Amino acid sequence: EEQTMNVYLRVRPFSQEELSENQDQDCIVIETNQMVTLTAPKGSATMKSSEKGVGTSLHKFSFSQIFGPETTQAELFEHTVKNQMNGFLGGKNALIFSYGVTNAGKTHTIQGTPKDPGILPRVLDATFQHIEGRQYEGMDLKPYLRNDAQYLAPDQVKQERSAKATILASVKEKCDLPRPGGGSESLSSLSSSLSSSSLSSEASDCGRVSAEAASGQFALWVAFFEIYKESVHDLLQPSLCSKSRKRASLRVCDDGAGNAYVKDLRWVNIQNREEAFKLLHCGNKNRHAAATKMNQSSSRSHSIFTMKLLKVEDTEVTWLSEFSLCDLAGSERCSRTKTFGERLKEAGNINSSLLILGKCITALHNNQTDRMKSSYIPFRESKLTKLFQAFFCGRGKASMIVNINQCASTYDETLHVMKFSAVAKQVVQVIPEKPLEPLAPCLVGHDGKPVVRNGLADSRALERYLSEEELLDEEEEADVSLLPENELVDMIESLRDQLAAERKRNLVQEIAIRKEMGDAMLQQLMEGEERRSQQIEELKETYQERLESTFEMYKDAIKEHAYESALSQLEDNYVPLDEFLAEQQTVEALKRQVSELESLRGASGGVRAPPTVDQSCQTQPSKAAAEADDHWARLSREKAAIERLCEEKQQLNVSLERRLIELTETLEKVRRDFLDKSAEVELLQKKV
Ligand SMILES: Nc1ncnc2c1ncn2[C@@H]1O[C@H](COP(=O)(O)OP(=O)(O)OP(=O)(O)O)[C@@H](O)[C@H]1O
Repeated sequence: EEQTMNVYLRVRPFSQEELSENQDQDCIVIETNQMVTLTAPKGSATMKSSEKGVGTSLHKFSFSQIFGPETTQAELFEHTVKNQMNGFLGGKNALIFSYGVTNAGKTHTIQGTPKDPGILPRVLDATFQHIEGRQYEGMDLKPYLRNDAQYLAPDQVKQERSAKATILASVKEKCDLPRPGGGSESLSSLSSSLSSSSLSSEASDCGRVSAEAASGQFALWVAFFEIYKESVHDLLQPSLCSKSRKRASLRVCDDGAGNAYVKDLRWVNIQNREEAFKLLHCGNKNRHAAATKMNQSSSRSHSIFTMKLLKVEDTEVTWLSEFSLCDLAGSERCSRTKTFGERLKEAGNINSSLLILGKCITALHNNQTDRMKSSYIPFRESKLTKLFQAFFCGRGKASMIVNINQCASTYDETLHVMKFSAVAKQVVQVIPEKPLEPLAPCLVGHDGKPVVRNGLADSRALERYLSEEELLDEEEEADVSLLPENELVDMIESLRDQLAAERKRNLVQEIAIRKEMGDAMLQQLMEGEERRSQQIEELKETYQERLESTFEMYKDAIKEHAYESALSQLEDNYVPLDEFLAEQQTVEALKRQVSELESLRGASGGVRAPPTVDQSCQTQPSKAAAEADDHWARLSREKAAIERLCEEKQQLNVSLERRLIELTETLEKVRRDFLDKSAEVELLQKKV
């Protein structure tokens, strides 16, 4: 079965408010049930661009089917989902996702209201209608990984029951079961017609399915989760409503066969409509509670409700089908939401996962139009596309419902949505006629070991597709707990060896690094030491110089002092030079006279006493002798005075010399003190 992806357009009616705001400007005109024309309103960016000659203000788009504002929920269900519903009840996988800007009617389409139920409650209702009376009541067969089923041990069943009871008990409000809306058709009558038509269509498609459908039992399990800022959160956790607890983020893992699944997601077995709607209500409540707690609108996350139907025959699961309904976040761009900070990040995340969805669809389309080309499809770049990948790769049928409003103010965004859907519409889906091997579930025991595949024990196949390499290939996303025990042991051993080798390598590296660091530190220390001793030397030199200059200063001061005191003493005893020379000549003359007289006395025999006054007055020669005696006496007096002067000078000299010695000693003492001090300084510097 090869066909393009079904892309439906639903145009929602104007609200009273929008009409009063003059939003109705005939922007969207439904030409036929497959063709729509968009005309850019005045003031829109598209119109401005077209006025500048860039692009056009008129766009035409075709869809698988277009549903106008008057379309009822029942009509939409009838013409969009019914086919896939048949497939789901017959063992095929199906995905329906709604796409559009905020306030375009996505949630209304998927969930609707209790009075006017959307696709999801209708699918649930139709499913129960179909399996009524054939429900497998034991809860011991549960979906496992993406496409497999698992036997549960009695204590595991007990846990499942109590978990379910807790969730259901958390929904205190009475849930209004969806009732038929404006259409004349009731949900029950619709689903009964659907199930009979599904059976008849299956019968016409494939007799085997019909025969299978008639016998056996069904177990229905559901999960409800959301993707917000690339984090997956379970919406069926009763604790979510409590304000204090932080929401756990779940991992999207690979089951080893290329199928992504949400690890640790809660799957709840439901037995009737009431339980189903209670779960839906609980999930919605959790979604709103989380959104309020984070101060954001729930339309900022992608919510996914998934049902898994297990066909049970003689306690064996013969097939398993999946039906996912995804209410995507609003596709508006940052420029429109004008968000900043956290909001900008949030908007970026929403847009990035939608952008990746767009890229995947474009790449798929490109690869299909040009078979020679094989461009990379970035399914694994976002959690949303990872989970959707299986549907685009032939493991189920995907349909998109594009929701738009007709408001002139959101025209540019609406045009963007339409362009995206135009590409999506061209994507060809190849659904193999026979279910692919992974669609036939592999039944594993509660210990995770495969028990039955297509009725045969097939442990090798499981081991093969869960091989270590494949799991490790998925980087951190692989779920190692899926490996068989012996492989786990081997893996642990090899990891242990790797760890030991790694540790060894790390140790060697650490030693090398430590050595390198030690050398560098030593080098630094040595350089520092060198710098310090250089500084000390310089300091020493400076002190030495200062000391010497102080010493010189003292010496000069002392010299000056000595000179000054000598000068003052000299001044005291100053005799002018002329006087001194005259005096000296006199002394010389007198000395000469003395020696003449002495020679005279020697000649007159013996030593004579100095002449008396009487004797001098006796004769002329004696008068001369008396004069000579006077002269002699005067000379002797002068001589004595000179000798005294000389003696005084001598004493002055001695005292000066003594003073000099004293000063020298003082200087020596000062020098010694200085040396002591500098030694102390040096010691202190060394200590420093
Ligand atoms: N087909 C419809 N008929 C009548 N009312 C509709 C229809 N579609 C949407 N509405 C109304 O329009 C409003 C916005 O719809 P809805 O909440 O479904 O938008 P949305 O695209 O899911 O927005 P968000 O992305 O914010 O969740 C709601 O009040 C809803 O009841």
